[in-house]
Order: sequence, then structure tokens, then C-alpha cells
Amino acid sequence: MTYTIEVNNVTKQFRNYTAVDHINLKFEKGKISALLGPNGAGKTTTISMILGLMKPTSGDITVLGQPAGTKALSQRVGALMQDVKAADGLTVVEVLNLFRSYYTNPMSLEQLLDISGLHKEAKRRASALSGGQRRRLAFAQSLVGNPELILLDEPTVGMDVEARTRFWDTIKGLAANGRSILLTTHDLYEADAVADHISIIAGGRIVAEGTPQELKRHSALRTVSFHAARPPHENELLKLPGVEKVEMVQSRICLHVEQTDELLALLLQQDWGVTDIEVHAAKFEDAFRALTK
Ligand SMILES: Nc1ncnc2c1ncn2[C@@H]1O[C@H](COP(=O)(O)OP(=O)(O)OP(=O)(O)O)[C@@H](O)[C@H]1O
Repeated sequence: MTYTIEVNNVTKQFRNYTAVDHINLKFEKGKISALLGPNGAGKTTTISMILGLMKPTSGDITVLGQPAGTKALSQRVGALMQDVKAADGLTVVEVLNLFRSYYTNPMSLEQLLDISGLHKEAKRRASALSGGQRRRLAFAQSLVGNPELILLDEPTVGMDVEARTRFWDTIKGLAANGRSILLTTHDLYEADAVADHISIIAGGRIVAEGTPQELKRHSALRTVSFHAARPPHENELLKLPGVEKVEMVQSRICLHVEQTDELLALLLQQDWGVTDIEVHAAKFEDAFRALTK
């Protein structure tokens, strides 16, 4: 198996705060991989270390077979980070041409305008673009050098529906052509829809990994809902085996549980007047919440 990125037992500390805690990651060539996690989970810190913008406190990272931060990698890796500043005074075309001059085999200007969807704004100053347009320009900039590996930190923030659709079409096309993509997101629907592989990070640790299907399948969470003619107190429900969360709307009770067999048997033994029981597999959203809480 060829891995484009290997993160081995990496920790990053800022003074005495551990932002990334002994993580191991391996990303496959030609795949769209997502690092999914809530705010402050350690996603940007991880991407910054993979790019060599920051050094791990301990552990090591290999990118395309070389240590992260190796100078030659800048020609092979494209990156879109958060808070990209627009080049002062330059037009869209001038920015793109400037970036094209950095590479030996750059994409054509036409291709880059297509990718960014900025044909109409080509002569406009980059600093006068809207937030979403600036993001699209930055995305095109990250692709100028035909990179083998593309790292994208929260790429779709600020993009409208049309821009997102174009963005994902471009990303899928790049992956189909053998490029490897690693993106960060806190949007699990986005990760579910586009990623071949998801690593879930929370509190600086990798808490789950797999294809979207595997993550959903392995999520042990289920919901059991029922009608109770004589509903018990919530505390009593929380004492039932495997119950993680209780929701009550009048006499309809919904339990979020890890396993159902023992619970179902117990429910029928109570004197709560239980009827109309329904069992559902938890949604990906519930699994994600349970994993990252
Ligand atoms: N330079 C720094 N100095 C001190 N703490 C930092 C620094 N950079 C990040 N942190 C802290 O490390 C943690 C992880 O930050 P990081 O930016 O990697 O999270 P994230 O998952 O990218 O979050 P978000 O989704 O909000 O962008 C946060 O608690 C953050 O405050």
C-alpha cells in the first residue's frame, strides 16, 4: 500500500496545552480523505504540521516519502489554509500568473479561471473580491502547480451552493486522476458525502476511522422509542443498561442506547404501560456526537 501521508505518534504542545495527542494517521494515494472534528479538535494544527509550517513536539511525519517540511515538497503539494489574505493591488489574473511563475509545469490560466469560476472577475482586484470569491481564488492558487497532494483546511467555508458544487466536482475529478486529497471539516454531512475515508479527531485524539459506511455500521448507538402510559422519572430511565441519553415528549420516550437486547427485555417487565416500541439505528450525526463528546 502506498501512503501519501504518514503521521507517526505525533504530539503537539503549545506551552503546557496539548493540541494534538499521540496521533497516528495514514492516507492513501488517489483518495479523498477527511479529518473531521469539532472546533478546536486539532485539525488545523495537524494540517500545519503535515505542511511543515509547524514542527511536532514529538513523533514524525512523512509526506510523499519525504520528511514533512522538505523543501522539494513545495512543488508537489498544494495547500489551502484558513484566513488566506488577498494579494494587495493585484488582479485575479495577475495573482494567478504570479503563482504560475513559481512552478515549472503550471496549469493554464484558462483552467484556473474555470476552477475558480472567476472568469467575470478576472480583471478585478483580488482585494475587492467577496469572501467566497476569495476562497475560490485561493483554491485555484493551491492547484496552480498540478500538485500530487492537496491539503485543504475547511475549504468550503464561505462558498455558496454553486461554488461548493463546482469545488466538489473539481476535487472528485482530481482524485479520479490519481491526486490525493486531505481536507478538514467540522461538517459531517460534507465528509459523509465526499470522503472515501474519514478520520474523526476530538480533543487532539483520533477517536474513529474508516469509510463513511464503516463508521456508520460500527456505530453501536441505537434509539429505542416507545409510548409509556405511566412514564417513569428520567433518572430511572438513565439507570437502564446502556442508556446514554433520554428524550421525553409527553408520554413518548426516546432512549439513545449502546445495545438493545437487554434493554428491550427489561422495558417489557416494567409497570410503565410500555407500547408501540420502535428501534432505529442511530444516525451518523448521533454516532459523531457520541464519539466526539
Ligand atoms: N499557536 C497556538 N498557541 C496556543 N494554542 C493553540 C495554538 N494553535 C492552536 N491552539 C489550540 O489548539 C487547539 C486545536 O486548535 P486547532 O486550530 O488545531 O483546531 P481545529 O480543529 O482546526 O479547530 P477549528 O475547527 O475551530 O478550526 C485549540 O484549543 C487551540 O486553541
